[in-house]
Amino acid sequence: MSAATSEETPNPRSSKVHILVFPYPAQGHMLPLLDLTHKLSLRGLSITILVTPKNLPTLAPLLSAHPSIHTLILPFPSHPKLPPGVENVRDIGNAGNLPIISALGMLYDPLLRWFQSHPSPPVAILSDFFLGWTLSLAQQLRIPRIAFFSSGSFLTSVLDYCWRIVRTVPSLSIVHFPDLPRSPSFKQDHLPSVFRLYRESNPETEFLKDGMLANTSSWGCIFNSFEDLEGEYLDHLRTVMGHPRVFGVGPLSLRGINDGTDRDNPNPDSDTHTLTWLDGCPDGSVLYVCFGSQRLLNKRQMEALASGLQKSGTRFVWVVKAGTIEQVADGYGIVPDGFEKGVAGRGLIIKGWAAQVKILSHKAVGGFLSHCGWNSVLEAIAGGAMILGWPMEADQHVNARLLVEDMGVAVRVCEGVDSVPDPTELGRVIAESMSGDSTEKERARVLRDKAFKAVGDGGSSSRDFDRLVEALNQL
Ligand SMILES: O=c1ccn([C@@H]2O[C@H](COP(=O)(O)OP(=O)(O)O[C@H]3O[C@H](CO)[C@@H](O)[C@H](O)[C@H]3O)[C@@H](O)[C@H]2O)c(=O)[nH]1
Repeated sequence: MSAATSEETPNPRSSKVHILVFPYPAQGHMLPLLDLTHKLSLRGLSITILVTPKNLPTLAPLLSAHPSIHTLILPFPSHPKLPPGVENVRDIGNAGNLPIISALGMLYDPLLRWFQSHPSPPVAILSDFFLGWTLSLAQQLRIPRIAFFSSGSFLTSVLDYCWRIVRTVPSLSIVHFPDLPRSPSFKQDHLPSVFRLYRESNPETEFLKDGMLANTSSWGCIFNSFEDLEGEYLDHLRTVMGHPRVFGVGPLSLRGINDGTDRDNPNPDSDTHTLTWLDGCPDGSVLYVCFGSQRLLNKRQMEALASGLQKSGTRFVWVVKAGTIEQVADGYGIVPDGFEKGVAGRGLIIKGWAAQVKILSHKAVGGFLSHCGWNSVLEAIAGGAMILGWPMEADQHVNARLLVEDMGVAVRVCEGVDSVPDPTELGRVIAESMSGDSTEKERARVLRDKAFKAVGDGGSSSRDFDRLVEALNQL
């Protein structure tokens, strides 16, 4: 396996601290880490970023803004469960996570050799929390490893506890977390999907478990989160880890490199059209509907959602992901016939990729029907949009609990990956949530102000980011 580097090396005589950034290849994981990399580069760190060849285009905005960032391109290791050419979860769906995690683990030796032959190698590894094995590599190299979490610190607290009692959890229908702030409990099937993959003695899930446990044993943890949203869980993790190197630096989309239009979007004209359409809508009147970068709704869900939107009488922008030929043949992601015509002028359908960050920060958008993926949550908060939650899988049930029960900034409209909402009830809740004022809407506005304060001068995220940069500069 041979490596390609963009330039041979950062100047060995340079006094800048050199770090390796290693993102996990899924849009929801990569985009916030690229935003963080942008911010670290602005603070003068020397950065090498590791990707496999097919993920290189996602780096385009970052590399054009920071020509000094180096790339390390390693071939994607083959895996029997991954079709050739698959290098990103986007290409295969969530079922691809486990084999992709395992396959990337095979980069241990090539990466070790790269470090050993580098004249001025990185002094730390900053890697996604799905790449926990990089802690062992960092230990072998005697350098710190920092875990980057594209999910929240509440999720991490839940997940860390689950992994520690991994043998007990599967037998419980309700799992209690007595040591966590607010002592939450979750139904077994609402636990994070990555944990529910675990099967004792299966080498791939044992590898996953070890990697996950390695996260909180790492030198530090960075969260796309902020004190006013998750302060108690950030503190909890500081206690679990036994040191203060837990940094809440979000929302990273605020002043991030990926402002929505630059994100690897094959269809920028559709962004312009959407934003112009929004310009003509009254403030707070539009519901934005999108279920992240991967999730496709099945035929019955598409019909129920279309009918709910129709009945709600509300203005909306609905992003529908493109499916594979097989998925489309099964009715996944198909907008019912005649729907677009029936809602012309009131509703817009975007097929493929939308400028989500820009849309959510547009003043016409007042609500967001979302699966509660963590990036969507943070982007909605930054836009001051109230969330109508439909958590499905992964960390989304945990996130929904934080938003609905703890923070009171969202309502739940449906739950479950295969659930089909009742269209009449959905239409009613959308209409009710989008018209007039509600406590949730008011709280969402207050939380947006707190998010801006967090990343502003002297705010909690700025302070944590300064602490992080200072600590890195001392390595
Ligand atoms: O048309 C689109 C669709 C998505 N996005 C962006 O893509 C990201 C999507 O991330 P997220 O909302 O977190 O959803 P997923 O893509 O589903 O992310 C996965 O990864 C997240 C981070 O770990 C988890 O929180 C989710 O549950 C998991 O499904 C966000 O930044 C969006 O702004 C766009 O810009 N345009």
